Amino acid sequence: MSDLWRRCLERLEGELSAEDLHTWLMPLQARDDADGLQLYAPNPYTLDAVRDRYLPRIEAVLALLSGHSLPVRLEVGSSAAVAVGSRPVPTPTVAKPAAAAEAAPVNFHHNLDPHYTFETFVEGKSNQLGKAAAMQVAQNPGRAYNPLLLYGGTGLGKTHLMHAAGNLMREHNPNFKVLYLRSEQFVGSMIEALRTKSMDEFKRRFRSVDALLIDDIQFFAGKDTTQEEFFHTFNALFESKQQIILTCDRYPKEVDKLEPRLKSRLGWGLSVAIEPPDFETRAAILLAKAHDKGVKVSEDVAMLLAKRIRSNVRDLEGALNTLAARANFYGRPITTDFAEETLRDLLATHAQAVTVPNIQKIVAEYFGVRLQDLLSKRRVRSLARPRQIAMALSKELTEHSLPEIGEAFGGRDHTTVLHACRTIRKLCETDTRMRQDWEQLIRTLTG
Ligand SMILES: Nc1ncnc2c1ncn2[C@@H]1O[C@H](COP(=O)(O)OP(=O)(O)OP(=O)(O)O)[C@@H](O)[C@H]1O
Repeated sequence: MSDLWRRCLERLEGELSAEDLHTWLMPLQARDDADGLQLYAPNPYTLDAVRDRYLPRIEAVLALLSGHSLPVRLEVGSSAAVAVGSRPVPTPTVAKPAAAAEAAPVNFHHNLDPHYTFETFVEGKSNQLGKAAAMQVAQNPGRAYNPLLLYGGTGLGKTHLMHAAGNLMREHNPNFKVLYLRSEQFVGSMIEALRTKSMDEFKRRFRSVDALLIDDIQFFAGKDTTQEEFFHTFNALFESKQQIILTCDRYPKEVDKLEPRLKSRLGWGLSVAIEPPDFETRAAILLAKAHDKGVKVSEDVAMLLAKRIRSNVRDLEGALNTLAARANFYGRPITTDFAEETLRDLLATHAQAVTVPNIQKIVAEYFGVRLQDLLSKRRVRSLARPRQIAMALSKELTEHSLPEIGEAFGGRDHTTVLHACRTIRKLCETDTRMRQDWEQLIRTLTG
């Protein structure tokens, strides 16, 4: 590393949070020469963030350290590529995390699901960021974001993305040692190692991989010895730039009984939320899954299922499997009538929870307002916004028409409901807080 850059980082250490430093500045590689300092970012996201948030500060510190102003150039690539005389490479290569390789068992069997790839993953607004981050990590393990943490509700594709990253790492480098485990398996292995007094072997096994993927780390909650051991494993991997990818069913800071120091480590890399897919993405996923399974499903059927099953992708896939099996058994084509008839009970269960009164009740509770106020004519902002959200949710989650929804909200005109839907949709696009509220409410209502 350039000495100047190292000193610059040391200086910034006192000014920036550890999280910011580890996420944005540590992954940069630096090279200084007579023309100034060249910084290489592992990917365009990092480059943008560094340029927008930290560049002026970096320039100021460099001026301070070198005694004169020093031009800083930023680009995506790696200083290694420059050192051997070529241009910086925008598409990163899979680096081989050094220390680990020698200690690895000779016959390493990876345990990734080959079907979970980026190609079979349907992208939508809800998972775009997660997919991009997983791809970055796969293309540049140990350097892009470490750890990468994907969090969100059940059945939304976190495991799929994790395997996809592992598969891509191995596609780039077949010798890359990727170990995938559910967190219970980590706990089980550790208990077994303690029982058989083979903790050294346990430590070696986990520390000798190039990438460690652990699913559903919320199960570590309350398991102190496991957390302790995982903490050390984490540190060892992190130090030698081996990639760590984790998933959790919620934002880890919200997991009770997870040690604060572990939570803080998890924040060093990048945490990305995987949200429930919207209607279009649900329909696209269904069509893609049907295609993969060789099942003929029309767009009408896909839209019917996508409209009615909102909980998660796993449920959607379950419905498709049931439909395919029945159609095969009866030798009938999958029409919308056939789907309605076959999945009547299942669709009814999904429809049941989401009624307008239910939406009104949940929204009132969520915003801490009284139900009768929500339905009243009062126009104060503290009531108007929750009311608009409840109306928009009613349109989104039920089959009721605008006039019917207006009627259910104290006899309002259908244009008021339409206005509410448009306002909320726009706000969701521009206001993060609003989008979080909206998605949280959908999760509560459909989960
Ligand atoms: N965007 C997507 N495109 C294609 N398939 C998807 C997508 N999202 C989810 N799936 C599929 O849905 C199923 C459930 O996904 P997955 O197991 O990855 O969920 P998860 O978020 O890890 O859930 P859990 O927390 O319960 O483990 C898988 O078969 C996966 O392939």
